[in-house]
Amino acid sequence: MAAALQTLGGGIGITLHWIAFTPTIEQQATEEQKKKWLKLAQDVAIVGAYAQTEMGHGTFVRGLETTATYDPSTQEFVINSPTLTSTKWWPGGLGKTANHATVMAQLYTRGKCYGPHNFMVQIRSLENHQPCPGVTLGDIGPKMESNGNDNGFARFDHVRIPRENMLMKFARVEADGTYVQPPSSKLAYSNMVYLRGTFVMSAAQALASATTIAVRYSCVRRQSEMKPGEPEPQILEYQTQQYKLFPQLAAAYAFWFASWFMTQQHGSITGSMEKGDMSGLAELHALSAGLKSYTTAVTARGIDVCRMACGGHGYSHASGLPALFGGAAALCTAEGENTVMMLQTARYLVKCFAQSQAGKRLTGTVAYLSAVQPSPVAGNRNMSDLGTLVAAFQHRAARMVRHAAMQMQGEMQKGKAREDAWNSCSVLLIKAAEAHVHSFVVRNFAETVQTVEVDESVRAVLTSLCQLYSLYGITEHAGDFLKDGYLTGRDIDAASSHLSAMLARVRPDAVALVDAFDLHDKILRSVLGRYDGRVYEHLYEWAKKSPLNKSEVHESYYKYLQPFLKSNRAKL
Ligand SMILES: CC/C=C\C/C=C\C/C=C\C/C=C\C=C\C(=O)SCCNC(=O)CCNC(=O)[C@H](O)C(C)(C)COP(=O)(O)OP(=O)(O)OC[C@H]1O[C@@H](n2cnc3c(N)ncnc32)[C@H](O)[C@@H]1OP(=O)(O)O
Ligand SMILES: Cc1cc2nc3c(=O)[nH]c(=O)nc-3n(C[C@H](O)[C@H](O)[C@H](O)COP(=O)(O)OP(=O)(O)OC[C@H]3O[C@@H](n4cnc5c(N)ncnc54)[C@H](O)[C@@H]3O)c2cc1C
Repeated sequence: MAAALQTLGGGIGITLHWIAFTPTIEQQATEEQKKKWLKLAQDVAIVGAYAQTEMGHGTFVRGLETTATYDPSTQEFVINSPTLTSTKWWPGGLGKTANHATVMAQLYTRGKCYGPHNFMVQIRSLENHQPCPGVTLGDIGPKMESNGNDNGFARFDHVRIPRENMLMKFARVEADGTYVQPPSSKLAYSNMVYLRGTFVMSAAQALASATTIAVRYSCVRRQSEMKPGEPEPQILEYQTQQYKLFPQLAAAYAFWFASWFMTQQHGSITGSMEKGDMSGLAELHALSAGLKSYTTAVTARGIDVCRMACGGHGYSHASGLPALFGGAAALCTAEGENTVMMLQTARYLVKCFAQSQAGKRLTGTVAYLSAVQPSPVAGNRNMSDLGTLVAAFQHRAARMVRHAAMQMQGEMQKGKAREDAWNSCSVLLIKAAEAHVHSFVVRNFAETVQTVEVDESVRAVLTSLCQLYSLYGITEHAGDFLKDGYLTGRDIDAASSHLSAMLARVRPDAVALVDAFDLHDKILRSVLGRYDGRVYEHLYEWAKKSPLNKSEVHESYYKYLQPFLKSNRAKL
């Protein structure tokens, strides 16, 4: 059923029912409330949207304007959209599909505001799908991509819901209007942490799709002359084509492994939180925010590199690459705009750095911040050794975190307020956080290829891919590694040479590495990436199905071109 709805396309958006609405019930409803709604959601007996973002606020959740005011006389919450900008705007499925929504609203009881909380609101009749009384719904109009999804708007005109419709696993409002605090005010945000974690896998899968399409096509496409008189070579034989595609292929594997770690961490930390141990929440938030931001940004850029590497046919929707790019671009904005998310990671790093300065031993993904030597140890390094490469990335990140934090401390010592010092150092902070996440991805990639249960021939290929990913990162960000002399110019030259060698080493396995993603043609939806490689025949068939080809002479000729040509000829 869900698959059928999924393929319905135009106007039916059930993705958010699965990835946001249902998980919100799982994570924020009491056991009693789960009995009422969870099975209905899992069986798609109701269809839901996750309605948090408003026309005026998406990033700043504490600034949301929708209100949920408790009325003890009727034991109901009154949901209201007080302003135009409080209109819920963007939620997937909200426009035409969903008949329920979890609505994030400012909770008021006994005249006091307790901040954003989630409420279950029925928005359409289960009989005729008409909007419920007091609810105004609609689609927000065409977007860059994903136009099969009805991202919608919703307004609430004093809509009354039972007290029990507040999702009360963490915070509660008693019948008399007493507010009961949650263990942490940020638990209301827990589903966003979960969803950001899933975006890491979405990014990996998107980059895997794009590299599958581009690598396969680069084996079919022959172009130009590498040597006079010789047959046109596969374009994948050009080193520049390998330099475009193989770092993206390596990143797809790196992000795939990072998403494994993210999933494991989310499960372990939320398991501890179920037992009341909140100690891991800050690290989980910082890691999910940073990984979401980093992987989606690299993926969007990487998909466009793959698109360009396919020449003109890459620009055609037949390639599947423009749609992939549009989807990946959405991942950079949705579920926490990338800059804002990376700043959240930076906030955590600055805090950890201060703790390390005060003598605390750091653990988890920031442990390296206390272990890395501040003074660079220059020297001839073995730039093909994974341990050396991981250490270089950790040194770079530690140096940049220290630099940004010290810069901020300096600004405050000059008398700047903390918030002003933060803002004036935020570009440094973003770069430091990106370096931190990059070092995590490299370390996790290296640890995975060294421990994953595969036969040694596969481990050798994965190790080459990890070296390629790391060497590409060092050469692309050489200045960061040279700045304090930790790496020398000779090290960077060695890294470039090893990178060229890795491109040649990965070439024979490139098709096998993309086939290993096991992405069916029905998922790839790409003429260029077809498993059977019959690109040209299917490109022609695809073009013939273009709506413009329904008639030999298009109606626009008679309407516009013919009179225009006639009048021009008459003037000759
Ligand atoms: C190829 C792809 C194919 C297809 C894809 C195509 C289309 C689909 C694409 C996307 C659609 C799918 C889903 C989209 C869903 C959505 O977008 S849902 C809405 C998402 N919205 C957000 O994410 C909002 C982002 N904003 C926030 O999270 C917060 O406002 C904030 C920016 C974090 C700021 O919060 P706040 O002001 O309250 O906090 P701070 O003052 O900054 O920090 C205070 C302390 O709180 C800690 N904190 C913050 N958030 C969390 C959290 N979630 N968990 C735990 N702790 C948190 C923060 O670290 C501070 O701690 P301290 O330093 O110790 O004080
Ligand atoms: C395809 C798609 C699907 C979506 N689905 C849903 C959904 O199902 N449910 C839902 O509730 N929402 C959904 N959203 C909305 C999405 O969550 C928001 O658009 C997103 O959180 C960004 O918020 P914003 O639009 O307010 O951006 P803004 O924050 O207005 O971003 C504009 C600029 O301001 C900058 N900025 C903002 N705050 C800061 C800061 N503190 N420091 C530095 N710079 C800052 C940003 O970096 C950015 O450059 C969806 C959006 C898209 C594109």
